[in-house]
Amino acid sequence: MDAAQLKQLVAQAALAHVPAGAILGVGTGSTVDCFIDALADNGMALAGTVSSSERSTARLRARGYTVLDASTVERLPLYIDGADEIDYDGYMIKGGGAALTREKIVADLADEFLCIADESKLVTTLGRFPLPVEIIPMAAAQLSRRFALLGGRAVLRQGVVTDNGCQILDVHDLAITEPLAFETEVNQWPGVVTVGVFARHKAKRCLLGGADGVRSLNF
Ligand SMILES: O=C[C@H](O)[C@H](O)[C@H](O)COP(=O)(O)O
Repeated sequence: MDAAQLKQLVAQAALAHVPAGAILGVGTGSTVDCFIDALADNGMALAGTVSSSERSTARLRARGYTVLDASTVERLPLYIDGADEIDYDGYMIKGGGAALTREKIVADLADEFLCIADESKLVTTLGRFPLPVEIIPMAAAQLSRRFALLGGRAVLRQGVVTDNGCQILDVHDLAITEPLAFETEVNQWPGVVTVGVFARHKAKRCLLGGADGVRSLNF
């Protein structure tokens, strides 16, 4: 099975976890695109959705789903999203699609985070995937120096402006052995909007697609 087929597989498996008639938190990315299509193709009715990006909003609306403003919703039973990496504790790196800030905001509204991914995303230690950090542009050089002190090599993602009008630094060569402490520390650096480590908003469960089908990891 190739990567596209694995995405279809986990997207399909996620349907069984969607509470009937709920307002659902919806993430961003190619796996979530498959999930949105699977929802619609299977005629799944929702009271509404809260979306984590302009990209997902457009796709949800095109498939007939109502997208609510996050500020009008107090809680969501479930948030479904992909990841760039996930470890055996449910901690993740996210933001490969530059949507990390809104993803963390919507995840924060939700009782549970369900991660959908293919098994290549499962890692022992976070950091092989360059860590996305959404930043205020004037802090780019300053923050790059801070990451260098941690052994990281920060590269400004060229030609990308986030949905929030900010920029992304991709930080290479990190080994994030303590995701909670790392997230807390980097979040405090002036100029950081959001760090792409999801430790405080980790997954409760992950549906992982592989050659043998979908396995469910609970954290
Ligand atoms: O900003 C993008 C998100 O964090 C995505 O959820 C992540 O990059 C995974 O995307 P994909 O499903 O395309 O691998």
